[in-house]
Amino acid sequence: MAHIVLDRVSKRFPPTKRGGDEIVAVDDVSLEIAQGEIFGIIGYSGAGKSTLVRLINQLEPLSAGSITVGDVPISSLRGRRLREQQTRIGMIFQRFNLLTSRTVAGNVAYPLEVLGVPRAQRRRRVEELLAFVGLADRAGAYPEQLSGGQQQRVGIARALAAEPQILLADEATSALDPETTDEVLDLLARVRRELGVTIVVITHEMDVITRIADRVAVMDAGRVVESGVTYDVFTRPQTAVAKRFVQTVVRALPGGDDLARLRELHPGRFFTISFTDEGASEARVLSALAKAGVDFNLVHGGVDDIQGRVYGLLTIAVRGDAESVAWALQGIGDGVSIEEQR
Ligand SMILES: Nc1ncnc2c1ncn2[C@@H]1O[C@H](COP(=O)(O)OP(=O)(O)OP(=O)(O)O)[C@@H](O)[C@H]1O
Repeated sequence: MAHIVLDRVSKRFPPTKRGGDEIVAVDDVSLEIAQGEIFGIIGYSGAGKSTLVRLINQLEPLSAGSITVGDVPISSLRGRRLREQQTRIGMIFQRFNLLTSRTVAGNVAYPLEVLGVPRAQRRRRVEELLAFVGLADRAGAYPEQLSGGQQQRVGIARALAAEPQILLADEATSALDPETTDEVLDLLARVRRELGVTIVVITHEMDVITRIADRVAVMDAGRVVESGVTYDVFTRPQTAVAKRFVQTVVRALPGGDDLARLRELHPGRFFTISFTDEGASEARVLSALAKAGVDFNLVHGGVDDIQGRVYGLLTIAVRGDAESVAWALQGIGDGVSIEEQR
């Protein structure tokens, strides 16, 4: 079931200098994000990701189109009704944005104070939230006394305070080291699993997407140029932009200098064999080649994990006459795609 629907959404900003051009930050974007899904948005700096997310919670008004959350046409609400709906959307940020003068508990309580939740109820809820994010023992600490990962967990507790149905995460792990990134991603996965919250993640970290996003949209110059199940987009990217992103996490084909260096080391013809988990396995590919009796070396690539599924991209150097090479490649069987690197 669709939870967030963007229908032909655009956002234009007035020119930043006199006589300049209007800035089209988001350009005619339509997207449907399902209930309880973790949806990733990727794109280069300036592609419009942050603006798109700020449109979902209406921190910015749209220039065109409409956005519906659940059955609420949020983009046509104003005033009190809009603010009410905005409390149903939590947000977390790269720099955590905690109030430094308030304790951990005070930060988490803040949105509840704004909503006028009575003190006793507030206290219970804060306790519950801090237990959920694993910080029950740090209620009285100040943000600066916490690690980055702990601060982001406070950010998540605060974002969840008003029991939102949606959580927007804008580069939420980009300021964290790999270990604390893991912690925060595990927590986000739990937020979805245990609370059923729909999560929209924007990030330039591709491994964040391959680990937690069910689906992903690729933005370029304000437009969504590609979207789909994360595994599909990462194993079969269609656009140049998506291909470049994918190469940062999925073992890229050897290019340029790398390829020349490999050729010096390994005589023979180079072939790249790619496969998904439905098609083949590394073991099957390598044992088929070995069985065919050709002389080959695995020179590049390997197997990657995307959303817990396997994707293989193996480049081999093969020596032998044309016929035996063709025979060996044929012997690998179905479910792989083979491309010669010339
Ligand atoms: N308030 C604003 N006024 C004018 N232009 C803006 C405003 N906010 C964003 N823009 C412009 O809109 C475009 C998209 O910006 P946005 O921040 O959404 O991109 P992004 O993909 O999130 O990039 P980053 O990863 O750097 O945050 C950029 O050209 C940016 O300069």
